[in-house]
Amino acid sequence: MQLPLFSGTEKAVKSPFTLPLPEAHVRYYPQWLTTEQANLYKKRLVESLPWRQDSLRMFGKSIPIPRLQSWHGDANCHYTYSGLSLSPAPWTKELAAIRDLCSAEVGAHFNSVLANWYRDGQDSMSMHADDEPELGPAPTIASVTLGEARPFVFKHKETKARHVQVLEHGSLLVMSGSTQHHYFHGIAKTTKPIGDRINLTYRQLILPD
Ligand SMILES: O=C(O)CCC(=O)C(=O)O
Ligand SMILES: [Fe+2]
Repeated sequence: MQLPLFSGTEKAVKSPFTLPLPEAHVRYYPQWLTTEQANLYKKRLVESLPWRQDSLRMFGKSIPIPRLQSWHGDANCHYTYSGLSLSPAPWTKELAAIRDLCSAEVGAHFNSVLANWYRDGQDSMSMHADDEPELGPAPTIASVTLGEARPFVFKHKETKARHVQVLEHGSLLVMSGSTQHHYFHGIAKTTKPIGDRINLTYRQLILPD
């Protein structure tokens, strides 16, 4: 007879694991938050962040990005990517609480966070690397998912090898070391009728004194 793995009162916690990505360091923590915690944080973030749909200038045109965003951090954390210049909104209670949980888990400091709200399957993030100079050569990025599970695609910049990890409600994904140097990542669109998802990527900007 097999022994039960968990008694009725214990929480069935799935173990974290490292993704099989050569030349990268990526760790996935399923059920990092409990379902109840993740539900509550998602609801509060939807209601409280100053969500906006920014536009990028491409080929002389202004193209709205396919998701809502909100950039938060310490007062000096100005961030520029794809020609978009973001001034930080202050830390909210929920963003700071999750930041502190990430710091304790990862043993790294985070002075900023990009919140993305994918309203449905038509919202997406194109393949990119978080390799802006202000992140430094080997950034540690902690990515928390709240809501609908979406496939997160990695693509090696040279070999073009792909790997997919579905990011589930309440999960944490930590990318570090040379991950951004060697890989692109993104969230594809889907025609499936799916729910909304919030993703928080905590970062440490290296700022001039
Ligand atoms: O939504 C995600 O999981 C990815 C977000 C991301 O790559 C980013 O904010 O740079
Ligand atoms: Fe990214």
